Amino acid sequence: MLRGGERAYAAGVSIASPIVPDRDIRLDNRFASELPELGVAWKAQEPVEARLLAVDEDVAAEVGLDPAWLRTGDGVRLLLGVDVPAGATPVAQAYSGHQFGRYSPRLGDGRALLLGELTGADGRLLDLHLKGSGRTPFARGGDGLAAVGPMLREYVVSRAMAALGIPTTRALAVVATGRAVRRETLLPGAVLARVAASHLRVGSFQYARSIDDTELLRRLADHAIARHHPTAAGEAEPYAALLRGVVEAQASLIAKWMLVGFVHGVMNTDNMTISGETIDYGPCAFLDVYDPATVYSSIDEGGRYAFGNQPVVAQWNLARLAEAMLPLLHEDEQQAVTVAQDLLDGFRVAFAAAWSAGLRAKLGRAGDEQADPLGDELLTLLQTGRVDLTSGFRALAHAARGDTAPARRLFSGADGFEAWLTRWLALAPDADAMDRVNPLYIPRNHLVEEALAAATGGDLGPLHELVAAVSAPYEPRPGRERYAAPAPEDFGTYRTFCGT
Ligand SMILES: Nc1ncnc2c1ncn2[C@@H]1O[C@H](COP(=O)(O)OP(=O)(O)OP(=O)(O)O)[C@@H](O)[C@H]1O
Ligand SMILES: [Mg+2]
Repeated sequence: MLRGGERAYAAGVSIASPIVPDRDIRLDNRFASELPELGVAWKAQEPVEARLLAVDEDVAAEVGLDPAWLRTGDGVRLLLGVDVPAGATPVAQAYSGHQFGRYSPRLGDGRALLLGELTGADGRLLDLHLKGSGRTPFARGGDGLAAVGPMLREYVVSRAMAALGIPTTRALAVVATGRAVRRETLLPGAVLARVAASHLRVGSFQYARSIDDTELLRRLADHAIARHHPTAAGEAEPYAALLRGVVEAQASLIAKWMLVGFVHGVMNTDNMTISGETIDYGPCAFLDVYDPATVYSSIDEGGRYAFGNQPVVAQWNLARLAEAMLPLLHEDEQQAVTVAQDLLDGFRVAFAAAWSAGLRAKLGRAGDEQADPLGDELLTLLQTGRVDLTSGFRALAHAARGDTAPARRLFSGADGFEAWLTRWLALAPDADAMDRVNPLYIPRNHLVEEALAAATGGDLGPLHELVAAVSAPYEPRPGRERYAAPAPEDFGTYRTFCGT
């Protein structure tokens, strides 16, 4: 049962509206009770004047929350974390992290809270977590807040990722707080409510290791096994099996990112999950022109997190996880290192398999090894011809149906495309299958910026239009042509900022 009065903060809900009676919402505290060393009990900050900006009704349904109730005053107070069900124990989670290669022993939720765990439709526990809910003991110099624009960026991009079939933490809702947030200028503040398989990060293991408590490390690993890799529990070496599970989940995830041109932008070890879900949509963006050297984040000066580096960085991060887990892998450190090295080598193999399978499917030749050289050559053509990745694959499906004009136009700057096209068409690619895996609508950078700028100014129309387009990414819809088009020339070089 939720505490709190019948305050009606939600947009469109007046005080006089009938409020759906309190629900029996159950928030478990599995993390807080099993791993008390990794959480500090904390409370979310009261809003100045709350206004619900967006709710993902699919996510709400997945965790058994009634979207209509979430829009009521009591629902919004749950989404802000200011009223939680009796028995819930919100905590700020502790974690460490390598940020741009430099180790910070104590990061943690500086502006976030784990409210507790909900139960998903399939019986799995899912975290309900907030971002922007005020300073915590981990805030260091930060203000504990988040601005409307970046929280809505997470909302729209994570939603697009889910629609693309890419494992991701999910945005349940964004609530404006009525509080001004100082970044370069004053911006409206917001809280993001997020649902995820968990918020265990590589950095969580680094933290447990850094305080040199092997018993805690083991409890953390057991918690991770129970929630994410339950089959590991039955294996002879459960912790090695856990590490293998994480390596495989991340290899599959990064391949999926690469296949749609997603650039995460801040792949620090605190932004990599144990579940294999994408987390932290800070400076992320999507490629338009295909170029592995692409970097969008303004603070990534060395290009560490460039598009093409993502698999290497993922493996580097997993090596940090393996280091943290060494005491669990073998009592003899040298032997533990050998076990870890073996498992880490599995990344390359798993990534290559996931990537080739995905690229074959994108080429309309699922399962066909013969398509592999054509896939490699196509990447070169995309790059030399400066072709928009997303439009490129959709144009190829047209070509597979007999209309080669759009592909010829797009690849006009790529020497060798004609010969490539002839060879590929000779394999009789399946155009319909291509259209089921190659999205037409992605959250293109210029559209995201346009929607966030409008929302920051109070107009949510463009955001909802964009969400509608990217939520059904494969099916062409009349009237949505601009959502399928690359950025206009005058949009210029795109830069994203970490000042979230
Ligand atoms: N405004 C802020 N106030 C306090 N701490 C902050 C603030 N912004 C970021 N931090 C902290 O800095 C670290 C790195 O932030 P980062 O942007 O990677 O994560 P985040 O966006 O806050 O959250 P998440 O990774 O959960 O999506 C985290 O420990 C985060 O809590
Ligand atoms: Mg983060």
